[in-house]
Amino acid sequence: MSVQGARAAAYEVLRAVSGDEAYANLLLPHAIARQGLDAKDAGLATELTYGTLRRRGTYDAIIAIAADRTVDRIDPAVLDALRLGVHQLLSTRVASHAAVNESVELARRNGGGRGAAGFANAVLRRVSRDNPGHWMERIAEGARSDDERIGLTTSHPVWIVRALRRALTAEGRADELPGLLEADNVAPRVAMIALPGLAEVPDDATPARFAPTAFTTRGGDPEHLIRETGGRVRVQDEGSQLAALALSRALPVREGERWLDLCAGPGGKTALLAAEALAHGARLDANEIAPARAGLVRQAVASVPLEVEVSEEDGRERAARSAGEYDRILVDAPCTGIGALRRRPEARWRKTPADVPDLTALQLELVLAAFEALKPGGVVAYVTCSPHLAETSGVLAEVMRTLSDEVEELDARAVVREVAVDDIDLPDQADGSLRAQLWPHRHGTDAMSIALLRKR
Ligand SMILES: C[S@@+](CC[C@H](N)C(=O)[O-])C[C@H]1O[C@@H](n2cnc3c(N)ncnc32)[C@H](O)[C@@H]1O
Repeated sequence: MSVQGARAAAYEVLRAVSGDEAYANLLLPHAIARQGLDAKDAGLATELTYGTLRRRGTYDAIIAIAADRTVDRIDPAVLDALRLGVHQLLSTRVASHAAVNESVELARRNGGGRGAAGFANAVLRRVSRDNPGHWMERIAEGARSDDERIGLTTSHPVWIVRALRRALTAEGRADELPGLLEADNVAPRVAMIALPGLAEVPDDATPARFAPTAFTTRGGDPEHLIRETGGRVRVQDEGSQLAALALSRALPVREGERWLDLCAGPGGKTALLAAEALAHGARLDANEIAPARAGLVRQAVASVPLEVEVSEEDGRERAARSAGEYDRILVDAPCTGIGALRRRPEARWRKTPADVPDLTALQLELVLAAFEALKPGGVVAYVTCSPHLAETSGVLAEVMRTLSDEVEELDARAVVREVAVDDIDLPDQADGSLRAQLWPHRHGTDAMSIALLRKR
């Protein structure tokens, strides 16, 4: 076992994430390959990387106390070495001396020689003197408000704590906030999909709780299963599966229906919609503004024997040139992504509240454009992997106001209950909307919001 190799891979990814805005999930496999890690060490490298990124807010507060300075006054390369060290000291069973020595070495090599090494050594030794519970008390004591305390101890930016609380409160479930914040910090089990009509849930798999297409494997290598089935078995969050099925199963499908996936990249939901379209004699088009992601959509649908044309346009323009043509359109809109923090470890540090107005403006325009592309009686599914009320109920309220009596909101909660194989707890929304809101802590899915809008 090469703990050193795993640490080196994790450190490389941490540096790229904080220095170059890289995505950990895209970079980590390359870092693991470069270090030549076996499966066990690759698992350790993943835990070190994801764990450090998720808990970064908490670790930074601890480092600031131990270093007696704010983290923005620490060299970024040294800071990443410290974060990795603190993660090992407080959240893993790695021996303290090894965690300290290795991180000191990383700081020395990458952050400016002996001075950096001495500093890192002093900070990590201070951290190692206290246990995790005590450190939590110390950072909690330093918080200036209740929300800051919650944010620091659960490693969430305060604006996300507040947005999540508001979204839970809208369902009368504010008391679930601690469970949600905890669930955000736990690596989810890898959820898989067997594309309906094209693949079966393997006999030795554990069926998921709600989506009839979803399952988890009992260990083993999902890549092997994906390859063996030619991509008809894929990795996909169960909430995403429910969102796509809510559209394809909202109403009975008539032969020859035309469907469009307007913001399709990387194509997980497109593949499921393609399988559903194939099974019911519908046709499917897809669109994705980013060419590289459009390429991923083409790969995703390659396993489904259905011709899917993938365009690379701004969704607003793509929809505008197809007025009145489609029966069902998925608008899985770009969003803050604060409902998928379990799976995207760096996401919580990337977006800020300042991003919300631009996103909601784009979401509204995409939904309205999609609505124009519907035939009368057609349905738009407006989906976000964010429960932020501005992105969910706020956009919906604006859509309903703008479209007025042209639009009817279908009961998305009833549709999801119908699709689900087991009882699913979907409380009413305070604003009276019929959207379904999924949650990591309650459903084991990303926090997807699903609304269904029908053109009268
Ligand atoms: C939430 S993701 C979609 C995920 C996808 N449905 C899936 O299940 O794999 C949103 C996508 O919208 C794309 N996007 C952003 N702005 C867009 C626009 N103006 N028109 C179309 N697509 C856009 C992004 O590049 C991103 O791939």
